[in-house]
Amino acid sequence: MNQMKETMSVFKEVFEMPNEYKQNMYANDDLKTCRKFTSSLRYETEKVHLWRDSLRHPSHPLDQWQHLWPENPITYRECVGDFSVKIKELGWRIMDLISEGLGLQRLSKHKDPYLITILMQDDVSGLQVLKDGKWITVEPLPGAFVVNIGHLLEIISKGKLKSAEHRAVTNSSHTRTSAAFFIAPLDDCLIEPAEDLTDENNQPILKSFKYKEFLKQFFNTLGDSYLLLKSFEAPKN
Ligand SMILES: O=C(O)CCC(=O)C(=O)O
Ligand SMILES: [Fe+2]
Repeated sequence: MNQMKETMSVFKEVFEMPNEYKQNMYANDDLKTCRKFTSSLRYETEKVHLWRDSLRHPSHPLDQWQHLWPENPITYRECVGDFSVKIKELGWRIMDLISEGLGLQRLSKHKDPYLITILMQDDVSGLQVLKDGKWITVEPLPGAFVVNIGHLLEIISKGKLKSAEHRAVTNSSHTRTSAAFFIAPLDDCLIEPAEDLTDENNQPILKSFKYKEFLKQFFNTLGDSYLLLKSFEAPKN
């Protein structure tokens, strides 16, 4: 609240500076990044003039622009700089909420379409697995990999090995980096449920398919496991 008031008064002050100073510092020149103008950016050609003065400048990254901002009032650069960092964070928080509201995540629910995945995460959490209808965060452990059973291994093992549905979510304050290493068959490799295993896990009966067909369907069905398996069901006799 205080910071809002403080910044607002700095903005007011900048327009109260003597005219000569304003004219010199921020001539309304297309090449200047920091511009002070009356009405719109096209005063000469506009049909109607707007009753306003504006000051416009880029803000981020600060070290690229801040030195081009107004020198006066003396507190302008620091005050507006601090404030613009907060506003940027607020902007991203709002974006996160909008994205959540629209049902968008950073990486939506899926099973990896491979054999296994070896995942390396930094220390920012974001990976979640679906267990009994609930999303559970897989907290990063220093020096540890997450090993995910892929969809192919679930198919081959007739469901003895379960491929966890997972997703990765964002947060508003820390950048997260992960590196996923996928262990996958060759494109033309033939995949089928292992004959030696029993059908005890209620898996759909699948025909053999080439790995590359599976991968293509995975992307066509946008990771929807049900639709994906549907296209590889064995014809019913
Ligand atoms: O970023 C992560 O932790 C998950 C990445 C992932 O699931 C994937 O690339 O398949
Ligand atoms: Fe994944």
